[in-house]
Formats: sequence, structure tokens, C-alpha cells
Amino acid sequence: AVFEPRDSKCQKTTVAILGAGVAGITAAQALSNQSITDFLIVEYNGDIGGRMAHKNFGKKSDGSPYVVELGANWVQGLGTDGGPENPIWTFAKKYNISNEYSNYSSILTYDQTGYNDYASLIDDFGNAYSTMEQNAGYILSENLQDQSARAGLALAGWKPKQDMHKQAVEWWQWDWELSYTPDESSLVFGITGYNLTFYQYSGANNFVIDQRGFNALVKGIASTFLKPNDSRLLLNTIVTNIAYNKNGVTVTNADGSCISAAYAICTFSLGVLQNDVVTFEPALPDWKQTAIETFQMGTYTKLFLQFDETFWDPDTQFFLYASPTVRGYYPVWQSLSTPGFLPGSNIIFATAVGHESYRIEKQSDEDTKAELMAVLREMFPDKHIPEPKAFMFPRWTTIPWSYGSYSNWPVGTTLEDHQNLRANVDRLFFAGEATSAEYFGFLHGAWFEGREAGERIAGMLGKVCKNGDGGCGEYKAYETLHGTTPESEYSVVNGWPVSSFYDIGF
Ligand SMILES: Cc1cc2nc3c(=O)[nH]c(=O)nc-3n(C[C@H](O)[C@H](O)[C@H](O)COP(=O)(O)OP(=O)(O)OC[C@H]3O[C@@H](n4cnc5c(N)ncnc54)[C@H](O)[C@@H]3O)c2cc1C
Repeated sequence: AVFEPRDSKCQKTTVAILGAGVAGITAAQALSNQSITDFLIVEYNGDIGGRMAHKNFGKKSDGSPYVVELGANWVQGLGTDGGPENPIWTFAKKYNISNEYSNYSSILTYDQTGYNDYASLIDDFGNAYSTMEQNAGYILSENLQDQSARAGLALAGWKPKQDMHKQAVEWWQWDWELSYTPDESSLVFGITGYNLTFYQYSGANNFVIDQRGFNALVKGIASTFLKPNDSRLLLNTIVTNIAYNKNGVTVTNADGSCISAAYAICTFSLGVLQNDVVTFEPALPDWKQTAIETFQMGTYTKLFLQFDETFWDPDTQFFLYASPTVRGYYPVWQSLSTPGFLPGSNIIFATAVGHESYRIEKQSDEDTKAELMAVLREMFPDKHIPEPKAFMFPRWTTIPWSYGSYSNWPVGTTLEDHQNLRANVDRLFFAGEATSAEYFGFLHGAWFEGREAGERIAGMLGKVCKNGDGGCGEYKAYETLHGTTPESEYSVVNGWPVSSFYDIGF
């Protein structure tokens, strides 16, 4: 490849990989597997893993802290004997990541009066969901206009209206996974996103409790091609400008250093791209910027509390709370004190998403803690609940290397809209959770996309691209978009290698 560094003062490399999360590390591995070892990985943080992020929290009886995950926590959809396996599950086993099956049937339901059994509504939702799935499949195969998941649910007979028990159940079944409401989410791609993970691999979600942190998995992968203190990994380095053209890419960092590369792969989150913290030279073309602004960056906030005792049922994993007035007000509480997780830890955590996350993340720790304590006292009116010994929550909406948690597809999106999020501009490539059409929001989405970008670039550098027909060379981009997605476009070219019609059948 003809390549003239813009600035001879810049460090030269063949491939600059921007970000050391799952996608960045997997892209580097794909290059290494093809004997391309001249790359540099540039990472904002002092460690690798990105949104696989953990923190010390609370205390064990010996005074040492627990490790809890602020970001990704589950391996979602594992795999079955003889069937395809989620690559994250393959690596979780390889690197002995401690995990435990999350039993979503282990749930008790509450409202402002305390325990109140409305769990049968979960089955009612499930029935409507099945009908909605069929309708979504029809829309997809007939190339009809996408709807909101709200319309999909209503047409399937599920209308929660002012029923706050139903709203809590719906939140647990939809928002808790997608981090957006059914009103805000695409019906077709909300359904395919679920099916392709949970019907293709398996319905299981395993919760990681590894006290090294879940990113031990990424470190395991990286150890196969990076030496300890490898000079190709530039930690604590913040990219501020990316200049690209048909001959190469120059990356400038906050510390004034720069890198000149033949190719670059940008794995920054959709939130980072939307927040204008990295400038592009020239400005990204309209079709690219439109895709960046079209897709949604959700927020998923875990709020951790440690108490002196486990005053909730120690054998139950989930506790669902229906606020009498506000949908999504601390609805799901998850015990870590339960056998198989961190028994005896007396840790429980609540989850908020979307607009509630935004609200909570803007207020003080004290105000948030007071809200959580008031909810717990409603849920368990017969218990004396002391103040927590430890309390913590991350503010994902403002984290400068992420700006949110993971992406979602809004109502009315097409595969062409999304393909433009994936597509390269000249020598600058993009990969990550959000560029995955089939597994957006998941770790395995980031893994597949990182690998594909690495393979494509390896192919362009004269190696054999092992990504198969339609998955090599430059990405297809659509300067003119169509309003719907013809079935023929569900193909490798648009990041859709697996059939859309996985049904429950594992
Ligand atoms: C709260 C939360 C819960 C989640 N739960 C799950 C789950 O249970 N299961 C699941 O499968 N997935 C889950 N996810 C999603 C999963 O974490 C992501 O899909 C995945 O980690 C994304 O990997 P990535 O490589 O695409 O991006 P990232 O991990 O974001 O990697 C990008 C890297 O780029 C770096 N970077 C950003 N800006 C700059 C800059 N300017 N200069 C240099 N470096 C920069 C970042 O520091 C980061 O390391 C969750 C995410 C969050 C936040």
C-alpha cells in the first residue's frame, strides 16, 4: 500500500487500533493471527477491557474489598452441545472466569405495600411477546415499515396503561435488556437482537462474579499476542483528532503525540462518537454522521448497597418493585448475597436505565441513596433496615471514554442506516458493540465486529481475509437510503451472516 505519513514526527505503524475494549483487542488478535504484528493500540484508560469495567466495593469479613462489575456482567446466550457457541462463553471457559447461572424465575414481586404477588403478569407478557415476535418476523420478511415495540406489544394485546404492576413487569422484560422503553425501540430489531442471541446460542445468562474482574477475559485473549508491557499498547493515551484520507490515517492525542498509520480501526463507543469529543479531519461525510446520530446510546446504571445483614430472602435472586407513580423507578433489585454469587456479602444492587439513569446520575449520592432506602423500606415494611455500610454507582452518561452504556435501535431503522455506522471512510474503519447488526449491545457483538474489521484490513494488506464472501474488502456504505429493508439485504454485506429466523428451539 502506498502510504506517506502526514507528519514525519509521528510514530509510524501499519494499523492503529483506537480503543482496547473487546473490539480493539479482538481486531488486534485477528491481525496477529495473520502475522500482521505492526500495530499500535491506543487506550484512554490505564487498563484494557473498556466497558468490561469493575471496581472495588464494600468489605469482606477480613476487611478486603469485593470486586463488582460496573459495566458488562453477564455472558448472554451461551450455546448448546453441537450448536453454535457464543465466543464470549468460549473464552469465559478458557480463562476460568467465575460465573453463575442467573435464574430469572427466581423473582419475588413487590410494590409500595410490600410483598405483593403479581408474578403471573410475567407469563401474560410472555404470551403477548410471542405474538409480537411473529408479527415482527412478518414485517421483516415482507419488507414492511418497522413499528415501535410499543405498537407491537399493544397489537399483541399487552396494554399496561396505568397498571404499575404491568409497567414493572414490562420494564423487567424489555427496558432492563435494551435500556430503552418499548416506545423508543425498534420492533423488528429489538426482536431480532433478542432472537439471534438467545435462540441461536441458548436462553441462559451467566452472571460473572470473578474477583479478578470480568476483563480477565480480555486480558486472557490479549496475552496470546501481547507480551507484558508490550510497547504496542499505549495506555493512558487520549485520542483527540483523527485525520483520514485514501492513503492513511493520522491520530493525534491529548498529550501532543501522534501516530501515522496505513489503516486505523476506531472502536470508540457510539456515545463517544455522538459527543463530539474526537474531531475528524475532514468532517465525517453526511451519511456517516447521520448514522452516528440516528442510533441510540442507552444508559444502564447499577446502584450497589452493602448492609450488615441480608434482610431480604437469601435464596431469591431478583426482587421486582413497582413504584405507584413512576415507571422505571428502581424496579429490579438483584441479590449478590445469594448462594453461588457472593454469599454472605450482604450486597444488593438496583438497576435503572434510560431517562431514570439520566435523572439519578445528575443528583448527589446522598439523594440517590435516600431514594433507594425509601424503596427498600416500602418493599420490606416489617424489617428494620439500617443505613448501608457502603454505597456506590457509576455515572455512565458522563464517563468521557464511553458516554453511556450500550447502543439501541430506534423505531423505523433499516439495515442500510446501520450499515453506514459500520462502513469505513477511506482508510478509517469502525468496529464495536454498536456496529454489530445482529448482536448490538452485547460483548459478543463487539467481538465479532472487531474480528471482522481486523480480517478485512488483513485482506487489504495482502493476507487472506478469512471472513468469507461479502465480509472482505471495504464495507458497503449507502449514500442514498431506502425506507425499509428488503429481505435480500439481510446478508453478510450488511453484517447479517446468521438467519433472522431463529425460533425457540434450543
Ligand atoms: C452497564 C453496562 C452493562 C452491560 N452489560 C452487559 C452484559 O451483561 N453482557 C454483555 O454481553 N454486554 C453488556 N454490556 C455491553 C458490553 O459491555 C459492550 O458491548 C462491550 O464491552 C463493548 O466493547 P467495545 O470494544 O465495542 O467498546 P468499549 O469497551 O467501549 O471499548 C472502546 C475503548 O475505547 C476507549 N476510548 C474511548 N474514547 C477514547 C479516546 N478518546 N482515546 C483513546 N481511547 C478511547 C475506551 O476507554 C474503551 O476502552 C454492558 C455495558 C454496560 C456499560
